[in-house]
Amino acid sequence: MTLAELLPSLGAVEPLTGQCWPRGTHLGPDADLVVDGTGLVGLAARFGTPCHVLSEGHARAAARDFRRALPRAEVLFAGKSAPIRAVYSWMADEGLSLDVCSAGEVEVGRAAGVPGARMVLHGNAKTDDDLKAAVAHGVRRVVVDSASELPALAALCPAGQEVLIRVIPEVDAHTHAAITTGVRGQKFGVPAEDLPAVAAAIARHPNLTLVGLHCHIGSQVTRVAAYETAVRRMVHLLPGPLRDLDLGGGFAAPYHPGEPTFDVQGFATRVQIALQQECAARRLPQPTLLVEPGRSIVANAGITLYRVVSVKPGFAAVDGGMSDNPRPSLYGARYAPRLLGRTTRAHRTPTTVVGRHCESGDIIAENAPLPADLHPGDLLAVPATGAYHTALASNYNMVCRPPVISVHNGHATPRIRRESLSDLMARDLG
Ligand SMILES: Cc1ncc(COP(=O)(O)O)c(C=O)c1O
Ligand SMILES: N[C@@H](CCCC[NH3+])C(=O)O
Repeated sequence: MTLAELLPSLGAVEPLTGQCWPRGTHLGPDADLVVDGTGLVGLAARFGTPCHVLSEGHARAAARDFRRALPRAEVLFAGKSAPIRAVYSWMADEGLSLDVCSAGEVEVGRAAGVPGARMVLHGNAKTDDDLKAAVAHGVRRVVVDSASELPALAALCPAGQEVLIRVIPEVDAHTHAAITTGVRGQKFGVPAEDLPAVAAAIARHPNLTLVGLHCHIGSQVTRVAAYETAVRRMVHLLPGPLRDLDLGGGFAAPYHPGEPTFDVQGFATRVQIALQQECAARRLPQPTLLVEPGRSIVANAGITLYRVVSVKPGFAAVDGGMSDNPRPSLYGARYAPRLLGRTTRAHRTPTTVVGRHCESGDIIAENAPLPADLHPGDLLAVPATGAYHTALASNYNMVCRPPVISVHNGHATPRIRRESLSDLMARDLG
């Protein structure tokens, strides 16, 4: 029996293992966890559950890791991963630009004080409203996903609008099919053979200027080698000297103890060497590298707090679920919850933590080793919920979405308030 397995039977607190929790998280008194200086048990009492907690310190440090590893590159925060004004402004503070893909994300960026000159607009179906919002805010670069969007873009954009072309690099990132984007047969980007025609079509619009190429191979990508292949292919596809080469994001985050964090430094080294070699071989000047990390910056900054509402053999049901975290039902993702706020001598038993929604796929964690005496009122903390949780949340079953509370150096600040029944009814016109 390992020490970790033995401790619960002694009534001791389980040690924290793995890299899923925000940096610096440590055990507090009475089986609490202290995140960025703040105890989670007190936060749950103060703000209620379910509740998303975000460590500002972790998010900022992870952003700095990218800046340090790639000092000559432009690092853009993938705004879709955490469309929260405070998060966008932390990222801007840390010197990151912003990748947006809707009028809504432009608006959050504008409210956070991010200038259009630091934004890139993406999307495979940009509406006129998206383009107008981007133009109104002076978004400097737009990534073209197909030639068919050029007339609308040229009609709405000002003279000198910079564009990049999103190309399919034909690199399989070996991630979930729903978030694989670098291969043929998915909806994003232009096949390599169509690139010359799209570049020629851009050249026919006098107010559009082609400044670079873009690719994005997928999300929750663990293999650095996939990016190295992508950069080599992309340099091969450059139609001539271009200013920008945007490799997208997708860098993996750990969701379970034992999963590694993405090797940002290793990525930077290998990709920069590949870029230099391929450009030298083609006698091209090296473009500026752009990267668009989202998940790898914010996923492990986040924790969701839930109360257990009911238990039955093998199951514990909590006061949230797929409305605040649809990732298990979308991608088969599974999380690693931890009991907070009390010690117990009960043995650990495989417990499936489920949500409150009317679907049997509403599962947060399958067979998680949790104390056998789990009961209503217990507090569970689920790590690695900082990316694509608030972004993907819904009001399924007319459930109010949870608040987002940031913590930093012992201070807790509400960033998104809890939704109310009147918020829910406000759009129902009877
Ligand atoms: C174009 C683009 N850039 C960046 C990202 C960010 O991905 P991630 O949050 O996995 O880093 C995405 C999402 O996959 C994307 O579609
Ligand atoms: N929503 C996905 C990531 C999508 C990446 C955006 N292109 C997830 O939660 O894993």
